[in-house]
Amino acid sequence: MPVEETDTQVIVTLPSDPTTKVTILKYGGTVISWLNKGNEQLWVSEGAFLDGSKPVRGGIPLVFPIFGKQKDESHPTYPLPQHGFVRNSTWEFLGQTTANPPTVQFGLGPEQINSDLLKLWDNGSNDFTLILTVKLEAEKLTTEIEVENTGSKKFEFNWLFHTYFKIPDITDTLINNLIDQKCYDQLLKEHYTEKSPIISFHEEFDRIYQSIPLDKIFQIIEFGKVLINVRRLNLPDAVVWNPWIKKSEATADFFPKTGYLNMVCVEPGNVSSFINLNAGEKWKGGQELSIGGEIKVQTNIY
Ligand SMILES: O=P(O)(O)OC[C@H]1O[C@H](O)[C@H](O)[C@@H](O)[C@@H]1O
Repeated sequence: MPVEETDTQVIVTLPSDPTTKVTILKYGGTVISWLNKGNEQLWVSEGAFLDGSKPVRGGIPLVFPIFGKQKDESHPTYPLPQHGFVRNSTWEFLGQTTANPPTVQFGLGPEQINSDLLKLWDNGSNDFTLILTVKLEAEKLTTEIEVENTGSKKFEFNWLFHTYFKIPDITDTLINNLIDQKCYDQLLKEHYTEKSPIISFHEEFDRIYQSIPLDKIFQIIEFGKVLINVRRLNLPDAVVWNPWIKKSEATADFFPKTGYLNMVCVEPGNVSSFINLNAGEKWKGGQELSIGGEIKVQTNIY
């Protein structure tokens, strides 16, 4: 069966290879597993709650309509919890749209969101439909989101795919093609231009790279081997995050505490500015994750 639905999740299997599959939890519309030829590509904490009591710590949580916590008290997203309300709402499975490559869709609207949470965004006055599309191919997973403003007034929002990749060892991991990109360092609380030709990790890392040309593909590399390529579709920003030792210890659902060694988040999004959506308008964004291939150096310097 290429698409299998249970009460809580949907499992999509590649018809040509039963060891390639993706599992999506209806709660949060969260992709919680991507097996490529039997190898897991996403990191999920062993302490993650998968019962709908808390956003999933790992996989691909969805962030809308605010990334992080809004600091501007006058903005309609100010009262919302960190990362908004769709990662902790239960999405509706809409079915399969194409058989090959297998593609499934999930939908979310105000009626599926806890009313106390919804009220925190402009008194619940925004009407919207979100459609999440998940497409599985050999060596490739694509997740796309469409946001439609079905109400009668405009609203502003952020979107982000908070993708947790599973890696053998963060201390051997590099990410390329971010040189010369503007970033906001969430730890230093400073804006600067990234000057590392390749990013490496030796402490907590939390940077929002901003307005990066869409033709830049980030590669997660280990010992000269490309593990994953991250391509963005209409998403100008990317957050790169690793909590390292202290933050992992302080995060209750992060387990094992040494798990930071085996994960890195590379999160395509539109978070350094808001997307403005007028009544009746639609917006789309996505990420395309693919495995392996050659190292591509996309810099202006070398
Ligand atoms: O703990 P969460 O709300 O899931 O957030 C986890 C992380 O998300 C993003 O990567 C942010 O840049 C981090 O600052 C934050 O710690």
